[in-house]
Amino acid sequence: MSASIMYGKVLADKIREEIKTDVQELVQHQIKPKLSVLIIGDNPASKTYVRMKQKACEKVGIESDVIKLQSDVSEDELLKQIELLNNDRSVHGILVQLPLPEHVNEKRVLEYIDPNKDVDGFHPINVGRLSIDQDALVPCTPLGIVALLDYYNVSIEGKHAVVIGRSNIVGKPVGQLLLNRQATVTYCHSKTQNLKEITKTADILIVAVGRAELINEEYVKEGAVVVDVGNTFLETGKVVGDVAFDQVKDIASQITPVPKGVGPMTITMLLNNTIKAAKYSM
Ligand SMILES: Nc1nc2c(c(=O)[nH]1)N[C@@H](CN(C=O)c1ccc(C(=O)N[C@@H](CCC(=O)O)C(=O)O)cc1)CN2
Repeated sequence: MSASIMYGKVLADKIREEIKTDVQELVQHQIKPKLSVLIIGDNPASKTYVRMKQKACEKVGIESDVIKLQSDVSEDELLKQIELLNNDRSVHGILVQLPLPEHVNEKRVLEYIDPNKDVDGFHPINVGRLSIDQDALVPCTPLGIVALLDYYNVSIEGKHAVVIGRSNIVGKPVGQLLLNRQATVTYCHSKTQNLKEITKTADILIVAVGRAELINEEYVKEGAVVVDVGNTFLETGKVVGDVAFDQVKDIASQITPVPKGVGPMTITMLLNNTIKAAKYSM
């Protein structure tokens, strides 16, 4: 039997409608939610994602501005820009599009953002709050994944969730969110031995490694729920995930596609986090 497909777009559209109402309510309280995005250099994928973020903001009525810096910008100049945004009361959300050029210390930059404006949820204070299940700004893709699982009635409590990938953007925080929801969580990564043996025990398999179609049906238990976070652009222009969709769909019970699976949820959760940050300013 073929898996049912968990489209992110459907839920994203629904949440974006709700966000429009949130924006109107904030405006009634004289707060016009605003997101500032810093982009450094010319990475084509980053430029695409930033454009998508701007467009999404516009559609729901969130104001946005994009600050473009040259790829050889100094770290100090970047920090100066962040400081201006930290001190600007009209700005509620700040994000620095990743990846950064190699000469810039990512940790130092992300730590410089005011934690209450950190709509990516990458600041150590937000990471710490998430780890002790306190209110926090939480990274967008993990939030989107859990919202998608809830929307498609995937029960999380007591389930074995295997996360392949340990990035600060997706792998680690999604595992933490699932743990907070009472799943038993196993992290796998490039040094994991017997990967297949572990993934084959997953009730929920989250794949976030950035390697095109790495995971095929041999890695998946019959009836598992599979979430594909990959987004690799092939030379043909096609975007593919980390999961070989056509092979895995016949063994999984539910699966996200790429595109239109997790991707649209990432930007939707960014809008949500911007609203949340704007409410912090009330
Ligand atoms: N500061 C951040 N940098 C990066 C993040 C992030 O959350 N914050 N995540 C990724 C890139 N990203 C957002 O920035 C992102 C990736 C993919 C998608 C998406 O919607 N993908 C589509 C396919 C792409 C397309 O059709 O053009 C999909 O899966 O349907 C949105 C956002 C790294 N950097």
